[in-house]
Amino acid sequence: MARAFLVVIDSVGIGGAPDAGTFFNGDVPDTGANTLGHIITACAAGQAEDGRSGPLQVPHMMALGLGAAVTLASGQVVDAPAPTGMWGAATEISRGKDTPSGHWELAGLPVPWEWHYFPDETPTFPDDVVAAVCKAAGTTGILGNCHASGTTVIADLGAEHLRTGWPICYTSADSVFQIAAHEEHFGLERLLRLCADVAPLLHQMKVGRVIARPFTGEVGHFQRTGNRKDFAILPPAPVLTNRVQDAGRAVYAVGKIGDIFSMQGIDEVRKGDDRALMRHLHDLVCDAQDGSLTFANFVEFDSLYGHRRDVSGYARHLEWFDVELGTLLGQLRTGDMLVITADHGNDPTWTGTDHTRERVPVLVAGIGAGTLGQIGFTDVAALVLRHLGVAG
Ligand SMILES: O=P(O)(O)O[C@H]1O[C@H](CO)[C@@H](O)[C@H]1O
Ligand SMILES: [Mn+2]
Ligand SMILES: [Mn+2]
Repeated sequence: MARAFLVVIDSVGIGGAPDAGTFFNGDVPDTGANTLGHIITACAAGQAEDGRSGPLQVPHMMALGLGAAVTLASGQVVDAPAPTGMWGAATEISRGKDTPSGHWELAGLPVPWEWHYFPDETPTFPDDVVAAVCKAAGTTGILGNCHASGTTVIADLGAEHLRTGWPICYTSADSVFQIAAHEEHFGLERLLRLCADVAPLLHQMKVGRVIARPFTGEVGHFQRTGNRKDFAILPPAPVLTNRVQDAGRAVYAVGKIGDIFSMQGIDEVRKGDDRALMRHLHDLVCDAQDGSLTFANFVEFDSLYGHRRDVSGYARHLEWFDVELGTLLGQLRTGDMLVITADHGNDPTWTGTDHTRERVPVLVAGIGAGTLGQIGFTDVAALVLRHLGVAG
């Protein structure tokens, strides 16, 4: 029985989004941003030599049609062999260039609302949100109340947090409300309960996620722990995972897919860093049930290299992924389909530190060679459902 593996390489855009001019990094529109195209150019020019060298080597993705997809999406000519997979370039219609928007739309559900973003001013949160946090936390105030990087904000405010017991609340360019607190002094369970308590109010405002950001350690040496927990708004309609599960099939989530879909339609979650996730994916290619869907997200392209505008690091991660992909492709069974796609761009050569609005590649192994052409994100869900023989 057919199985499907849907793999999102987070932020690996290929340029050319028709509405890129309406998305910004600071004051600069995203017009012309091209995550993969610009990495290819930088590598060929010898400008991505940290821990790697020379032209970008991703032969397995190129064989599936990645070069052709870049050209189709953005016009950038890429030297690549004739594709042996199905390939295309997908355009997003949701009005956010964020992870939930991209994944929901890939799963068949364009986001039907505008997310709420907090203004980049201090204080950034409205009084009713602050009051709700204080009430739920049992404190007389909050710290932060600003846009911040999570590691910086705990270094700056962690000592005051220990002294006052007040939670540190901050946001970013994403539609998020994040609460950092010390695992021992404030209490991990208390932080998780606080996030769960205030999440309904934030979700009502169309803030996509409330995120618990626990940390530990002494003043000057604070460290975030692995106990981060996302309280995400529920998808407002059934998505790919629901449809597959409702058809009696197993649905495996690898990485942050469980958080992104608030566990809707998901049977089993496997987590870890990208290397651990790749081991999970290898295991699932070997063991996933007949008729199942495995939905994976590899986040480190985005979190470690895109936001940090680290071109060499991004290229290294692409090259690592491509080597692993070669092994995965060799392990696929007859009847398996493996799709590689992305959720938005995060061009490491671009200004700022935020995502970039781009088209994304859709590369498919296991169903022959040819072009899908210019498609929409929701066509990815349709492709998977069709392969599994599940009604959309
Ligand atoms: O700086 P930290 O806390 O890692 O926050 C990052 O993590 C958030 C959620 O992934 C993003 O919105 C970004 O702000
Ligand atoms: Mn993402
Ligand atoms: Mn990101």
